[in-house]
Amino acid sequence: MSRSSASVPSVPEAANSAPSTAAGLASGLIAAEAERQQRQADAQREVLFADELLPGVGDERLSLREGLAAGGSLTFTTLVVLSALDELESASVSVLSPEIRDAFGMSDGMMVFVASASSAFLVLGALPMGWLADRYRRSRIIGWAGAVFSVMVFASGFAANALLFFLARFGVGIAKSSNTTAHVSLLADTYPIGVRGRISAFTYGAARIAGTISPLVVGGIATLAGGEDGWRWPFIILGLPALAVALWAFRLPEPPRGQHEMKSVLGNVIKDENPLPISMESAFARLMRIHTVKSAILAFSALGFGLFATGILGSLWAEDHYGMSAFQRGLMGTLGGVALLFTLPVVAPRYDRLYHRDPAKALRLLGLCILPASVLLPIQWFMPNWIAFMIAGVPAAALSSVAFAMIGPIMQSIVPYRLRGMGVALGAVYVFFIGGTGGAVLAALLADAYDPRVAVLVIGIPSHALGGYLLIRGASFIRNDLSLVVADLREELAEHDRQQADPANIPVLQVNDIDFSYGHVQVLFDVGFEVRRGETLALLGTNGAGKSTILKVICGLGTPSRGVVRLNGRTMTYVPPEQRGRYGVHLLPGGNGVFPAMTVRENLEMSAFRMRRDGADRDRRFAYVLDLFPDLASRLGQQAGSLSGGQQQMLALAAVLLHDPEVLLIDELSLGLAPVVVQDLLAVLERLKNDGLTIIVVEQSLNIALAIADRAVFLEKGQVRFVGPARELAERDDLARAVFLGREGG
Ligand SMILES: Nc1ncnc2c1ncn2[C@@H]1O[C@H](COP(=O)(O)OP(=O)(O)OP(=O)(O)O)[C@@H](O)[C@H]1O
Repeated sequence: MSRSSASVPSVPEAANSAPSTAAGLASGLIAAEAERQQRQADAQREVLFADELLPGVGDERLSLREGLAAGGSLTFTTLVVLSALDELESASVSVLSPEIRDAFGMSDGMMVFVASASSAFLVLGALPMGWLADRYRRSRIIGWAGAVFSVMVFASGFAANALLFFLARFGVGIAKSSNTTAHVSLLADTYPIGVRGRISAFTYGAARIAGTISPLVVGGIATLAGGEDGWRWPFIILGLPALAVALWAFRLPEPPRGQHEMKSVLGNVIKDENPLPISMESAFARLMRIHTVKSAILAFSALGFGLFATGILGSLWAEDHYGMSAFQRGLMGTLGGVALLFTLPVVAPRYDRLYHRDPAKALRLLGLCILPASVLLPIQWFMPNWIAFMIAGVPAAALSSVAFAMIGPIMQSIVPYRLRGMGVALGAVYVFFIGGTGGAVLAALLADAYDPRVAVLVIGIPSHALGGYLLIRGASFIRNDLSLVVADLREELAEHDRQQADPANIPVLQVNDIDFSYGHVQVLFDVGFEVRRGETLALLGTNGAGKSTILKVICGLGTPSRGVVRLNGRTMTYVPPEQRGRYGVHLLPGGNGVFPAMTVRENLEMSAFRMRRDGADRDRRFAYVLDLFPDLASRLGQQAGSLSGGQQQMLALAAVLLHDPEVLLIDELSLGLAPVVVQDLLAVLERLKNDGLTIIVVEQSLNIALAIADRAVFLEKGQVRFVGPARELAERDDLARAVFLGREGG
């Protein structure tokens, strides 16, 4: 008697049992999801290492002098001077905005937009600049960016109309993005973690000294030059020193990436001499999965809303409402800078001390610096006269600037060292683009519809309150995130040692400690296995265990939130999928692997598009796959959609094999195919195996897996339950029976 006929219930029975079966199924699903959520929560709470093992925590305390000596003062000095010139340039626009507005006949709103937009243009440069900084010598990037900056500053001074001025601002913004990306990355790798807070504060502070004097200098030069074109001279004078320092920057030394994290955690430095390229998308996906990074980025995006427009609006309000002169407005900026210079030397050493003991407290300190502004802003903007207005603005401005100065060191410690530049770029995207541009547009609208005060209060109060809250909340994740940094570094060292000890025996593919989530739902937990050259590995498991997902992670279609993927011993976790294809990793996706409206030949030609320049190689590959699948050779003119399921699967496989893969990933080889077709496919795989191809195949059938695989990995609920010889899996009744026998028997 067949199983189906035995199990068909009578109609009344079915009517009674259906609800209970459905209820049982539903409660089973709910229980399984609750269990998954519990595992996800455990994984997120997990603090793997004691505080003193976290990077920079509990290390030997260093004075700033010792820290600077460790990295050499050349880098510090050069970057400080470049940042100072940047400040001077910013002050020129901010202080002289009324004159520039009048020279080009712009409205207040338009002036705010043009001036703030140059900050938003940072975002355009930050992405490629961050990408470059993670890949190439940072000194060269800084040198070239400095040269472009100087040219664009000249251009701002010579702008004949508002459009040309706007375009020059565009260039300045893009060039300045090297400050936020390459500078930060270079500083983090040059100076030890224990002084990062103070280095950052001093870089920021020294630049702000220039910024503090800048409004006076700029206002002074413009007043001295006099006339309608007086505002142009600060720009023209600034261009030359900027060019000189940019040329000097080309000579800065390039430290090994991540060296201080490695020294702190591992005690020595491992150099990745020839790193593989990083995909921006993967980098961003990974970074946004780091809870502390995400909280900090959102916090500073909120702050960005109020930040950029506030300076300009303050200047416009000061002139229109209080009748302040250019000099008095310059003095206002100068006072804020002076206050910051008194605040930074207090907060920065405290930050370093706190980080040294407890990084969560260091981050909380920054949140507490931001919150007071939400109360202080309304007090300042309702002051009765310009002196009170000027003085009341000082504390909030100084404290918020402190938070901006000190967030870099925290981020640099949490972000994977290969992604430092991208980490800052991501921050820049959110802060300047979402916060800055959004804030600028909103401020322009509010300022034109009401007045600058309404604009500042409506935007500034919530943005500071939210920013402070998010940072304080983010502090609860930092231990876990730093633990993950340690785990990654240790894994890297273990792998490095293993490769050194046995260089001839490096696996073709390695998947280590992989966590992966779709949105907020984590589906892979700590997955790891290896595949040796020429080996066939079967990936088996229950439905929804994550087999297809791990293939996606291997070929780059999904970015893990933790863990590493290596090809021939080289890290390729963040390499773009198309690049992985070039390195030899190819995926045959499950089902629908062909273009049904095209002929067999067109399908193959589509797949071989990349080989179009080398006709001989293409012909050789075509001959190879047609020899493997003679059935296809006789159907080259037939529409792929009219082929049988098995033939379509062969065509899809042929299309992948055209690329001469080094590692072939097959998702669902036999699904829905007749046994005789499966036999043919297995024969092809056997031949590919004999030709030395490395294969990972996701397979539902244990028998098929046993027929082709040397080893097997068994996944259940996103976790590896078994890795070993395939025949041993067949002997594991607990795994094999439950999943496969029932299915195959049916
Ligand atoms: N694009 C997606 N968005 C959200 N969740 C997804 C997505 N793809 C898969 N999942 C979920 O991720 C989990 C793992 O899915 P995956 O397809 O990797 O499992 P599998 O082992 O290949 O399953 P099967 O054998 O049934 O194909 C499942 O719970 C699935 O519902």
